[in-house]
Amino acid sequence: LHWGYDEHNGPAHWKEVFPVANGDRQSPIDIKTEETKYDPSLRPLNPSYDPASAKIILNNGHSTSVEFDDTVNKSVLTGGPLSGTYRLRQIHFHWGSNDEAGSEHTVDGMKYAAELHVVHWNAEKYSSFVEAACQSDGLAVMAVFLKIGECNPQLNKITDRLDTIRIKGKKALFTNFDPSCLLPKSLDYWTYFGSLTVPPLLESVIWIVLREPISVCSEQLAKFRSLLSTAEDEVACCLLRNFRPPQPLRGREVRRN
Ligand SMILES: NS(=O)(=O)c1ccc(Cc2ccc([N+](=O)[O-])cc2)cc1
Ligand SMILES: [Zn+2]
Repeated sequence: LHWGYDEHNGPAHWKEVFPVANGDRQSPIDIKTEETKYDPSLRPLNPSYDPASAKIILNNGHSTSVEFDDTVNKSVLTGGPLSGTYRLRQIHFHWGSNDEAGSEHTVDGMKYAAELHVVHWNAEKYSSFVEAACQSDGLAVMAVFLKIGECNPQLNKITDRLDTIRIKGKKALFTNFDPSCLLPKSLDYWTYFGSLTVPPLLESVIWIVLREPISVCSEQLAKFRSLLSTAEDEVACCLLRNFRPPQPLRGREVRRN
């Protein structure tokens, strides 16, 4: 089975190859706002990114990502629920086949049109991203909801390049980009302990979900959907959707600042 988002290889099948799919700290989750708990010990988020860290934009067949130079502490996230410094690794998106669904996390059952993930790893404690991805405090992912509405000029920096990486495996130079331009005004957040939302679904992510969405318009989403999940030598298939539905909370607490 090569995992994907179709009927035959989608989220319902992932447990056949990755049994942790039924684990007790899986992501995403539905955030029931009334059940979140205010935690006065939570500090403000402090993203500090250097635009020179951006390197390439990539279509890996499951999403499109911008990859950053994470060999030094140039672009980092500190504060919030985090102890120590987490180094920026990549950003990527999740979307649906129509504007009514696409986010991975939901809020009181409400789905947004898409979701941005800003992925960081604990470079203070671990010596590589892959090592960190196997540790319970190894990764920190900041999630930003994309709400359907006005076109987002900052997002055009990414959507205008997607036609050059339509085929799975394609990459292109992409530098001088600070992902802070995709963050909302408020950095208020919910936080909980979870997992990668794609295989291998490792339970190593401290999730930081921003409460304020950014905007996206239908034309911009259509460009994400025109990416191919197939490589050059395969029958072309569009990556129409790539979100995992919410998973059981299993008694976890969701805190807010
Ligand atoms: N959607 S998400 O949970 O934010 C997410 C974050 C990072 C990644 C990339 C990735 C992270 C780790 C591994 N690994 O250890 O095998 C493979 C791929 C994949 C997915
Ligand atoms: Zn993701």
